[in-house]
Formats: sequence, C-alpha cells, structure tokens
Amino acid sequence: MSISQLSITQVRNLSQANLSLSPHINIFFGQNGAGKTSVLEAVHLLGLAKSFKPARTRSMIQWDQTESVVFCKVGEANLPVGISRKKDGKHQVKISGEPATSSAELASLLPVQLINSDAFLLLEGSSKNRRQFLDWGVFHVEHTFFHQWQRLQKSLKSRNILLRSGKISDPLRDTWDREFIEAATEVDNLRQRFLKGFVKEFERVLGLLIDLPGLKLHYTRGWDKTKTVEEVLKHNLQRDLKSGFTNAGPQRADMKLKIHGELASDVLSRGQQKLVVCALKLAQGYYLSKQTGKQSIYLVDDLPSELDSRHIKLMCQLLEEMDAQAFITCIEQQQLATSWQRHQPKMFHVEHGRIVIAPENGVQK
Ligand SMILES: Nc1ncnc2c1ncn2[C@@H]1O[C@H](COP(=O)(O)OP(=O)(O)OP(=O)(O)O)[C@@H](O)[C@H]1O
Repeated sequence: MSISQLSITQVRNLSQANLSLSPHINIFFGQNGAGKTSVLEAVHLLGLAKSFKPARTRSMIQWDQTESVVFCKVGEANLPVGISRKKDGKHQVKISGEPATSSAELASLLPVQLINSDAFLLLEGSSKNRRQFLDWGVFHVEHTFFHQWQRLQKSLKSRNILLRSGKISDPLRDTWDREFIEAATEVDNLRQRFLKGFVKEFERVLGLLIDLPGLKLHYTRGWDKTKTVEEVLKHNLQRDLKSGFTNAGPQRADMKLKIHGELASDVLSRGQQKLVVCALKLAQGYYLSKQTGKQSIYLVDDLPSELDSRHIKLMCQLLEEMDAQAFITCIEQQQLATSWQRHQPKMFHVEHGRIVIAPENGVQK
C-alpha cells in the first residue's frame, strides 16, 4: 500500500501542504526547523493515530489552532483515509468516509515503520520498546494475534486490580487467571512462531548492511522457560499479592541484541548501532512483504546522520529493493541525490513550513 496524495493541515509549522507523492522514494530536504520531520509526523499520525511519542501528539497541533487534519489517498483504489486530532485529545479517523472501528484497522491499512533518533531505544531503552517492535510484526503477520493480545491486556489489568484488593481466594481471580493463562500461552506461541522466520530475515539484512559476526537476537518470553504460565502464577502468588501486580508473563517478554554475550548498546559504536536498528526495521518490512504481500511505509528521519557514504548507499539500496514507499528527510539535497538505482526519488524542498517540488538531483532541467 502506498499513499498517492497527502494533505496536511495545521501540523506544527505546516499550515497547509498538498503533496502528490511517488509510490517509491520521497525525499524532504531543508534547513533545521524547516518542517521536514513534521511531514513524517503527519504520516505517522495517519498510520497510528498518534505522534512518534504519544505525549507529543497534542503539541503537533499548530499554535493558535484547535485541530490538525491529515488526509490521504491510499493504494491503487485511491482509498480516502483521514484523521483529525483536537487539542482535548479527541480524534476522528475516517476510512472511505466511514469512522474507523479501531486504531488496529488504521494500522493494518498503513503499516508504518519509523527510523529516527528514538529508534536507538530498541537497543538501549526498556523492554517495552522491543516488545512493541516485536508485536508490530506479529500483529501484521499473525491474524489471531490482536485478539489474543487484547485478551491478555484485559485479563492482566483485571487480575492486577484483584491482586491490589488482596482477595486471595476470590473466584473472580480464578476466572481471570484462566483467561490470562490461555492468552499468555497464545501470545508467546505467536511471538515465537513469528521470530523463527523473522530472525533469519534480520540476519540476512544485517549481513548486507554490516559485518558483525557474533551478533544474536535473544528472545525471553517473560517467565521461566521450564514452567507453564499456570505453574508460574501459582508459584508467584504471594509475591504478586505483595507487589500488587503480576510479576511474570508475556508482558515481561524481551528481545535483546547481544554480541559475544554483551549488550549491543554497550559495545557497538553509534553508527554500528544505527545500522543494527536499521536492519531490524528493514527486516520487518521485508518479512511482512514475503509473508503477506503487504508493503510497509518507511519514515526515515535524517537518514544520513551517523552513517558514512557507503552505508548511506546501502541503506538506500535496501529501501529501494524492498519496493516500499519511503519518506526520507535530510538537510542537503545532494546528500541523497545519487544513491538510487531503480527509481528517481521525488524531491521536496521544505522551507519555513512550505513544501515545493525540487528538481531531481538538484539539477534544474
Ligand atoms: N505546534 C506548533 N505550531 C507551530 N510551529 C511548531 C509547533 N511545534 C513545533 N513547531 C515548529 O515547527 C518546526 C518543526 O520542525 P521540524 O521538527 O519538522 O523540523 P526539521 O525540518 O525536521 O528540522 P531538523 O533538521 O532541525 O530536525 C520547528 O520550526 C518548530 O519550532
């Protein structure tokens, strides 16, 4: 799926922009503070109904305005998709003129992958970042995942409320325990099944980007691997009651990257870390496309930062080969002008919140 037309209204310093996009590579270049990242944020809002960080969503609305609106046409059928977001946090999503039933519907239609400076959190941040990354892939590849994941969240929340109330023999807790056990087992099975294929794809893409022998992805499911969830819940009951929450389960799963037993974030240089993170993100798009035929949409903020010219070219080649639609930002047009082999990118110059089409390769024809 790619976006053919994009209209952005009152997002940060972009008062109004109407863009006709390439289904392949779209590059936004311009000086600091021009509004390049805001274009990516607008597409992110369309795909996930929020900014890069949920807490930033409110601040996206242009000063002295009450709402941001982003509208696009998707795929060959030019399916209209729009979102409006108000200062009070309310938002409205419409797909083909009808209100979307859930944000999952939007996410399924527009599989957005973001590579920006926050992407380093995949290596150095909390396990929540890695679980979100993993679950993005499982959600798109395994059709039953969303339902099981919702069951897990609901049963976990209800169980934790009962734990805090201290009702040790509450029959209601037995009910939520059973629901939690079933959902936890399913979520873990689906994550593991996804990872079997994904890890191979990740190793392939990483090998094309950088030679890091010994780098391995280690999945931990969130509870003792020699025990069932049921056994762990029984074993941990006193501890769970004392702490007021469920200590073990898929809500504690992690996916660490280690090299020779050390965390990649403790060992690798900044550039190497960026390449590992890019390999993870690109592998998601490749794997999704191989498993489902769906194309992802890539938002890459400041692609050249931290990378030497050889690695910039390799990144561009991999994005092109995947045939995903990409929105890429950089400061100078020349930084990315000659990195492409298959398609000429569409170049946009962003200046003080205004976006104009620029000549390809910076050469006026
Ligand atoms: N709510 C808002 N209303 C209006 N302007 C805003 C709002 N929030 C941020 N801005 C301004 O909008 C611009 C957003 O810039 P953006 O982050 O898109 O820049 P950029 O081109 O990616 O720059 P850089 O290269 O420095 O990352 C900045 O000039 C910022 O000060």
